[in-house]
Amino acid sequence: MLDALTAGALEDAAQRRESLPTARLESIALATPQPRDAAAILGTPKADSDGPHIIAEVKRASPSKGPLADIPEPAALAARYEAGGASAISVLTEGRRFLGSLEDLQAVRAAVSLPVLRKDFIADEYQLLEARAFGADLALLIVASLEPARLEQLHRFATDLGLSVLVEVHDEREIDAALAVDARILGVNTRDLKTFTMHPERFAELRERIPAGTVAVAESGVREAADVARYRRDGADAVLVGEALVTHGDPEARVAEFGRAS
Ligand SMILES: O=C(O)c1ccccc1NCC(=O)[C@H](O)[C@H](O)COP(=O)(O)O
Repeated sequence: MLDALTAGALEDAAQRRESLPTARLESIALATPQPRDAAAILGTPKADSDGPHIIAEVKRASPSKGPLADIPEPAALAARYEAGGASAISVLTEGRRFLGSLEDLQAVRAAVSLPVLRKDFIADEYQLLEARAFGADLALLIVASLEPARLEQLHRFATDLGLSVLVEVHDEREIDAALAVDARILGVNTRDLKTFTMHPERFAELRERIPAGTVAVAESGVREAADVARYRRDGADAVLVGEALVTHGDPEARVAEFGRAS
């Protein structure tokens, strides 16, 4: 699944490159305002509660669940997340299975003052330039989809562009790979990408391997505030939530509730 998603994302990026060549994209990227320091924001405890930072996701559909929510105006949803106290917004820009786009990212960027994550299957410098050009502060790199040398190159390229990087892992070996590139933000995705089953206990099992000073993010599988509280007690600095927010009638209140869970 991960290989197919990454191959599709690379094909789509290659197609976009035909109308927007790398040199032109690079000049747009470098003319974009300096990204926010997401690691500093997510690594600082919240002043108003003991709950974790919430990274609230704009997610229309997924391979595991199919369609989730229409979201005709991602900017309006992101603004409601911000009003509810989210600390960052994640925008799924993959088009084939998640029905997202770079236009969603751009619209969200214009609507909120929070750090914005480009969540996609990134395996190429061009996609990182796109992230910067369309207003992301933060980009996702998934260790399972990248050889160690490639992870290192892309992590450095992103950092040199001024982007923060959420380095996503699933197991001990991938944590070692993430630490080898000096990841400042490390996300444990508790969704098994082969079977789509959830393993929330994986966060606690892996948390002790994440050093102090590195932001620990628990990703996926939140349904209720109790799930957020569990990740928080297990040591999450931030929790990334998609489905439970986009399928809720009042995403603002839901973010506020999750942000207090401890
Ligand atoms: O969500 C999926 O089905 C999925 C399948 C394959 C690769 C990635 C996938 N999701 C991306 C994510 O990491 C989640 O959108 C994110 O962690 C939020 O998860 P959730 O709160 O469970 O919607």
